[in-house]
Amino acid sequence: MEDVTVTITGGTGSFGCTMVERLLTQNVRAVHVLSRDETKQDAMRRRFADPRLKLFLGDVRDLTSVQDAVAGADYVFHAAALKQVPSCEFFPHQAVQTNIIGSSNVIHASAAADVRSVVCLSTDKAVYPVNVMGMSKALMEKVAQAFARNYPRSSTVVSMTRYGNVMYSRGSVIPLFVDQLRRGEPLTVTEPRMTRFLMSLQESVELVEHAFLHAEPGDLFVRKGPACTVETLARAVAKLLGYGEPEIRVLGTRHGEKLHETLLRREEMATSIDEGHYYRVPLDARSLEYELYFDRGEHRSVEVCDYSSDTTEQLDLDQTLDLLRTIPEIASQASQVPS
Ligand SMILES: O=c1ccn([C@@H]2O[C@H](COP(=O)(O)OP(=O)(O)O[C@H]3O[C@H](CO)[C@H](O)[C@H](O)[C@H]3O)[C@@H](O)[C@H]2O)c(=O)[nH]1
Repeated sequence: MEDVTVTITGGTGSFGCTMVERLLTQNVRAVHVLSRDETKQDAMRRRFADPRLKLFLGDVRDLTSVQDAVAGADYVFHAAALKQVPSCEFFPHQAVQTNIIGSSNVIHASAAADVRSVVCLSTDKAVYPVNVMGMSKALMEKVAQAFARNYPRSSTVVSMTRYGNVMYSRGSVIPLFVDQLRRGEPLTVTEPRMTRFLMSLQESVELVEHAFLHAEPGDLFVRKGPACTVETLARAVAKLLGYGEPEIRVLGTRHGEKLHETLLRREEMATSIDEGHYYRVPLDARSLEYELYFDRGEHRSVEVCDYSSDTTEQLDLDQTLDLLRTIPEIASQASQVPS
């Protein structure tokens, strides 16, 4: 990261802030943050107080603001997205604008600016998508892959990462459980058997770093990780914070939710490369010839399973407790609990 400029779209979110902090501790030339929220930008400016941090007010939907933010960048991390399942469900056109067209703007503006590498952040909800958020992220992936396929001579490497649930991210279930415990309310569990991959914010940042260090055009990366049921998660949070056995109120599966999430589907698993903590799925680089899609089959994919939150390593209560202890926000609260 010596003397490079990095642009982060959606850079005032949880991922962006963690990434900015990490980059500013290195010898980067500049970090460009593109985001819509001037209040969060102001908070970020005060927090880091570093002249290398340049804040760009704008929107990925607006090509000019993207062009300004990627000018002079060596790397682009594309984290800007509409991520909430219900809001995308109610306003699909907005998800199309930000997650698909906005992503296309970021990729094409970066290529025009000779950026070396663009990493687009996606989610497990893009696999077998059942809601607009997942569907629009799946199309973002297709846009990124199409760029790699259609511009083989481009000097810009476009790759993708898919995340599972990031523990303690804003608006997610763990901070909700913490609030409910503090207020003396029962923990609302949607479906006790529902499973989710668990990932720390730190690991999500490392996944993006792995992608830009190792990506070939069109590669998709996921981090291997464990999962647990939401019931186990609820019990673990309560135990860690000294609340013992919590009262649980079962809500039922919410609209647009899946019982289990999939990080890689079997066809992707069949072509994936095991890179230790990560799987890398190379681009299906067939050219735009219809015969290649219709007349040639793939035999390996029936032999393997999806990489899903119910087929990966399942954590029990004690293992979930140990994992939660590694999350700084929870560890600091747990340390105040008398033993
Ligand atoms: O009151 C609640 C709320 C949620 N859950 C459950 O807890 C799990 C996690 O829920 P979150 O709301 O924390 O996360 P989601 O899986 O709904 O989605 C989140 O993780 C995704 C990745 O899979 C995306 O990053 C998305 O933006 C982000 O909201 C789910 O099984 C959900 O059903 C409960 O049991 N009770």
